[in-house]
Amino acid sequence: MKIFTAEQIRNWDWYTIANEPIASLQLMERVAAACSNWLLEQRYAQKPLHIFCGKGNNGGDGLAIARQLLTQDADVTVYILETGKKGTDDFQRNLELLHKYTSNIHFLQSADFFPILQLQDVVIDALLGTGLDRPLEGLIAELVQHISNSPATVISIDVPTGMFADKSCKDCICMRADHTLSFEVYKQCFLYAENAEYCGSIHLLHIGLHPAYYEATIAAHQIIESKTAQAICKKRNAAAHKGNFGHALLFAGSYGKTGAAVLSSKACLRSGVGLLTVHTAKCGYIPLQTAVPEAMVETDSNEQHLSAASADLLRYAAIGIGPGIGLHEETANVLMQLLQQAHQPIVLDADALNLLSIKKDLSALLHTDCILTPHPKEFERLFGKVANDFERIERAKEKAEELNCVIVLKSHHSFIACPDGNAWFNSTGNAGMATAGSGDVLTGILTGLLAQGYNTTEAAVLGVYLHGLAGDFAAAEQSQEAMIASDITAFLGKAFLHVSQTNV
Ligand SMILES: NC(=O)C1=CN([C@@H]2O[C@H](COP(=O)(O)OP(=O)(O)OC[C@H]3O[C@@H](n4cnc5c(N)ncnc54)[C@H](O)[C@@H]3O)[C@@H](O)[C@H]2O)[C@@H](O)CC1
Ligand SMILES: Nc1ncnc2c1ncn2[C@@H]1O[C@H](COP(=O)(O)OP(=O)(O)O)[C@@H](O)[C@H]1O
Ligand SMILES: [K+]
Repeated sequence: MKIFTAEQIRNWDWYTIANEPIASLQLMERVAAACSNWLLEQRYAQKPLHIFCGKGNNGGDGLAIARQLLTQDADVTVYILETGKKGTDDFQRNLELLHKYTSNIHFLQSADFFPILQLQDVVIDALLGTGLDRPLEGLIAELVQHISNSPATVISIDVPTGMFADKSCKDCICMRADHTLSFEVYKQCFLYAENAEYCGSIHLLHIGLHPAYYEATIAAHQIIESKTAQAICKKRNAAAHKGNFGHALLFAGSYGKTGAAVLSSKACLRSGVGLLTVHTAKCGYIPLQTAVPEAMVETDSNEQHLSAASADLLRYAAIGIGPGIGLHEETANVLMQLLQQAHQPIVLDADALNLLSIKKDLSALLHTDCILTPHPKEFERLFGKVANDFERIERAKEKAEELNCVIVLKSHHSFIACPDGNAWFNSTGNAGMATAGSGDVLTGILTGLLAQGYNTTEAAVLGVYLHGLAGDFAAAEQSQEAMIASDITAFLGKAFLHVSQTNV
């Protein structure tokens, strides 16, 4: 699914108004109906509703919702933040209409008139939407804080008031919503970890915007959905043999971190690879052979860390390096040799990325078939500090282009930046995956997919989606608290079944 900017969404409204055609007021009525239906279905309309409106079209939505729910006998109180200015045409028209249904409309001119909100109350936040053009201050900022600090359930219309659709609102005042009802497509602001506590659960409601605009409009970012992954996932030939699914090589583990090698190896095997060889420190031989009998193990000459690259790299279809390898100088040489000699796709994770950030000149050896999978801290070590999540995404896109490789920025909604400018946010995954070793599992999956012939973009998009989906299945079974990284691998099978359903 495409992610649109606030400007693109505005243009989509206008395109629909001109080409459906439909009057702007009628489109607002449709928006309000989608929200009212959701509130009725979720039984929020049975509770005392406090609808806070600004004087723009977001406020117009709020007024129309108020009127529609009054016809359903809801208990509705409307508050309009008085700015002294006239509202938009659609706001004014909806206010005239609302006066025919209720007199329970209050104009807020100072904080003295803010209502006391209780636990059972439901607030509809229709103060400001995508028209936000500056950070909140003054009375509106006070009102947003008053509502956010109350025990009431807060449901924001389109965006939580104070949140910019396309830029950071870090350190600004913003409504803390329990739910955000938005329309048709995700806005970029919903996908950043720094905004997650303000958005609550996001619900995309269908309001019948014109499909031709969606088709014709180029979006800078997309969201990976089930059908995106389904389109990539290849069906297995019934007569296939293991030679068809590639031979992967993982450089993983060192003394005290053989577990990372075990986690990435198991995930690599569960991703469908034909053969797997793990190159690890000598001390890892017995634990690996015992824990992962399906893998072949090639031991390094050093007891505790990696000191030499594999003798014959040509045998392998794809290589993964990083989980638990440590930062020894000799291990840095292994990474250098590998980048110099290997022409097959390579996944670089964890300490391979940390070594890359220590020895910056190694970056010149990266090539189009490399995938880098930093978490935000590794990203900062590699590419420097950023002020907020929006800046990090922009830096990731710049670096993917500059280094000519795929960057998977791991986070709440992991972000994939490709050298050709394509970029995706992931839609799967949960906070239960914030547990040691989850990243090692992803390295194994990506290496396994590359070995099977998926290109770097396909492997990143499919692998990140499957990893998150397996994490979601694991959390459903085990709880977010109790799940551990190996549970993600255990549920990879269920994730594959889900993704390949339409391919069978
Ligand atoms: N026909 C349409 O145009 C539709 C509009 N829709 C709704 O309209 C919204 C956008 O409406 P608008 O463009 O009128 O924008 P808003 O309703 O977000 O309000 C914009 C107004 O707020 C002022 N403002 C901006 N930042 C402020 C701040 N920090 N403090 C105080 N005032 C501030 C602006 O100067 C402007 O007057 C969407 O979010 C959506 O909810 C939907 O109903 C879909 C259809
Ligand atoms: N809150 C979250 N929501 C979704 N995914 C998450 C969340 N926290 C972590 N993850 C995922 O879990 C993985 C963690 O990777 P990483 O930080 O490298 O872990 P480790 O170093 O322990 O292996 C990433 O793929 C990340 O996207
Ligand atoms: K709002």
